[in-house]
Amino acid sequence: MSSSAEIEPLDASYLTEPNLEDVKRQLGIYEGGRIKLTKDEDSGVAYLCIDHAEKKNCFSGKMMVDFNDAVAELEKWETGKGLILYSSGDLFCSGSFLNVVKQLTDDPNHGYRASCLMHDSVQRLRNLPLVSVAIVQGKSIGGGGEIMLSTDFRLFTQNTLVAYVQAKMGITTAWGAGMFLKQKVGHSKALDYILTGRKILTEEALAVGLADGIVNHETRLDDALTWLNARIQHLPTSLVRAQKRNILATSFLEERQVLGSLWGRPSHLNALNQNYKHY
Ligand SMILES: CC[C@@H](C(=O)O)C(=O)SCCNC(=O)CCNC(=O)[C@H](O)C(C)(C)COP(=O)(O)OP(=O)(O)OC[C@H]1O[C@@H](n2cnc3c(N)ncnc32)[C@H](O)[C@@H]1OP(=O)(O)O
Repeated sequence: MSSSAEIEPLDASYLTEPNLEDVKRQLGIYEGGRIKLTKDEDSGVAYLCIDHAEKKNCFSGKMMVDFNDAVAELEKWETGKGLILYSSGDLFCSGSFLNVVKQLTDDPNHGYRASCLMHDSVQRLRNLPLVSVAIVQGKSIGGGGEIMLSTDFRLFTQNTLVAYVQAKMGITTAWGAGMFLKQKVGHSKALDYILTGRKILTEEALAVGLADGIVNHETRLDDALTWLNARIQHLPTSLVRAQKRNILATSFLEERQVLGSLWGRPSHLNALNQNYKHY
């Protein structure tokens, strides 16, 4: 029996940690929609598009696989400094493709395996040495509200509505919001959002830090690029990537290792020679 201070461990013995390549083979057969990745070498900004507008950008199994592959490709992109995650149509993402979910309810391991793959994707996206921003237009429902938390920043349109409906669906979050939402808005507000599934509109999202800015729906990609470039365009790629690595650091050791990678390098020496009077 655990002490009262510890959380009672869940009996999850029937759930087994899968091989992700096996999961990809299993989920890849469930077609529908597309994940599109383009990388602009001139600007150093990549564009990752959730494209299943006809079904409100819900994630089919194949899209989960392609999303993971796109993140893996971005991990290898050594000349990149920014990432814009966006979606086609009038709505960001409506979570899982329920037509697929309904085919996978006979074994809890199916949900567990899909969650393993999406956890791998959102954690690795968060850890990319790129400054990432999600454009959240229209509605972001269930898993959509989770994917948008994997980027560093979020830009909403005026009419954005986020709702964590997982509890209403008889489950919990499964694509990272249990941790990411708590980190973003705090324990109490995250629990309130998840228990109630209530609408979070743009004004509230800005107030609680779930949104970092506003874009116009029609010009959302240009607006997002302008917003992102205001933060990365003035710095060399190596310095942008170092700042992201540093903010991800979980120890002072990591911070001084990143510092050491820049100390005495051209950007450092050039700045010292400017004898700046900053403000
Ligand atoms: C991480 C947990 C994860 C899980 O594992 O399940 C979850 O995401 S839980 C949440 C799952 N998602 C939902 O429950 C969303 C259900 N859909 C809606 O609430 C609404 O469709 C909407 C997203 C609010 C949009 O409403 P609206 O703009 O009115 O569009 P329609 O309802 O007419 O939808 C158009 C079209 O798209 C289909 N659709 C929408 N979402 C999904 C989805 N998640 N899965 C499958 N299909 C979806 C909808 O059925 C319509 O199809 P047609 O009737 O064939 O045109």
